Amino acid sequence: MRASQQDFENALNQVKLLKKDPGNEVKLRLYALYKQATDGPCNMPKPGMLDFVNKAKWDAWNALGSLPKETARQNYVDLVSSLSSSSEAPSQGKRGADEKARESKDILVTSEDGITKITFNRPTKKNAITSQMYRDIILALKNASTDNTVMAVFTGTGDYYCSGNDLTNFTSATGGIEEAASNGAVLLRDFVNSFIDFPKPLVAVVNGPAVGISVTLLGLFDGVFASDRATFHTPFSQLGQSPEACSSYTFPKMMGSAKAAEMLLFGKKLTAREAWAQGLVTEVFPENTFETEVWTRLKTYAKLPPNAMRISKELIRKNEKEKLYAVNAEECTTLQARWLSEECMNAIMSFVSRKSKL
Ligand SMILES: CCCCCCCCCCC/C=C/C(=O)SCCNC(=O)CCNC(=O)[C@H](O)C(C)(C)COP(=O)(O)OP(=O)(O)OC[C@H]1O[C@@H](n2cnc3c(N)ncnc32)[C@H](O)[C@@H]1OP(=O)(O)O
Repeated sequence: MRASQQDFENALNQVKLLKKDPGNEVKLRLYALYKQATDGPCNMPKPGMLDFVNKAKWDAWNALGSLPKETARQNYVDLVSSLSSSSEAPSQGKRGADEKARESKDILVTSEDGITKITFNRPTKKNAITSQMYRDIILALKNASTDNTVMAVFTGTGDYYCSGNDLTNFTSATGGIEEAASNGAVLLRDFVNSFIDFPKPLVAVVNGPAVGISVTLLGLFDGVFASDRATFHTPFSQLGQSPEACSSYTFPKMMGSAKAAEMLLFGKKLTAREAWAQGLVTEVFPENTFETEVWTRLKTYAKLPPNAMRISKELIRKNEKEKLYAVNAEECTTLQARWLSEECMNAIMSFVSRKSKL
C-alpha cells in the first residue's frame, strides 16, 4: 500500500519524537528522502569539495536520481517506522555501511564492499520462500535502494539457490482459501514490483538449482552468474499454476516464444549452459571456482561509479516499466484464480502429502 499524506505527516512528526539519535548516515538518508519526496530530484547546486556538510547532503539527495516523489515518500515513512521500532528494541546493534547489517532467520542481509548481499537461508527446505521471506525481501530491497551500497546480489545457502514458492504457504495460511489467494496475490504483486523498481544493479549468484519464482524473477535482473551445477526449472503446468514475475513477457522477449513455452508451459528444466544459450544467464562458471571468480568480479563491478550505473540502468529499463507493472498485475490476478483451481489444489496437496522417499 502506498503512503498517504497522513502517513507522511505522521512520519515527519515521529522523526521529531525519535528518542534515539539516528547516526549521520541515517540522518542523510532521511534528509535525502524528505527532499526527494517534497521537491523531486536534486535541484541544489553542487557544493564545493570543502563544504563537507552540504556536499554530503547533496551526494545523498543526488544519489536518489529520478526516484518518484511517491516512492521517496513511501521509503521515508518505512525508514522512520523501522527507526521507531529499533528504538523500541535497544538490543539491536547499530547499522553501519560496511558491516553485517540486518538479519532475519531465513533471509540474511549483509552489506560489504559496497554490495548488499541477500541470501535465501533455509537450506533444509532447499530455500523455499515463505510468506515472511517475501516480506523480508521487499524490505531488504527497499533499504538497499537508498543506502550507500552500489548493487544488490541474491544467492542461496547450501546446495540449492532456491526451490521457489514454499508450497505450504497456502495450506498453512489462517482463514479461508479465497482469503489466502487474495492475500497471496497482493503480496506477490508488491514483491515483484520491488524488483521492477530496484534502481541499482541487481545480480543473481545462482549457486545451485533454481525453481519457480526464483527463475522467473531472473528476467528482471541485470546480471545472472551461474554455477555449472545450477538448473532452471519452472514447473507451472505441473502445479496447475501460471507464470509470474513478468516472465510471461520477459521470457518470450528474451528467448523467443518457442523456447519460452518450453520452459513456462511444458516445464522443461534447463541446464546452466542451456539457460545461458537462451539469454537467461550472463555467464556460467565451473562449480569448483564459482564463488571465488564471481565474487572477485562483483567486487570489481561494485567499484564502478555508482551514479553512472544507476543512470544507465534507468535508461535501459525505463521504457519497459509501465508495461512490467501491467504484466505483473495481470499475472497476479490470473494466479489468484489458479490457486483456487482443482488442478492447483491437487498438485499442492500431492506435494504436501507425499510419502517419505525411504
Ligand atoms: C497467505 C498466502 C501467502 C502466499 C505467498 C505468496 C505466494 C506467491 C507465489 C508465487 C508463485 C510462485 C510459484 C513457484 O515458485 S512454483 C515452484 C514451487 N516449487 C516447487 O514446485 C518445488 C517443490 N520441491 C521439489 O520439487 C523438491 O523438493 C526439490 C526438487 C526442490 C528438491 O528435491 P529433493 O529430493 O532433493 O529434496 P526434498 O524434496 O527432500 O526437499 C527437502 C525438504 O525441502 C522441502 N521443500 C523443498 N522445496 C519446497 C517447496 N517449494 N515448498 C515447500 N517445501 C519444500 C521438502 O518438502 C523437504 O522437506 P522435509 O525434509 O520436511 O520433507
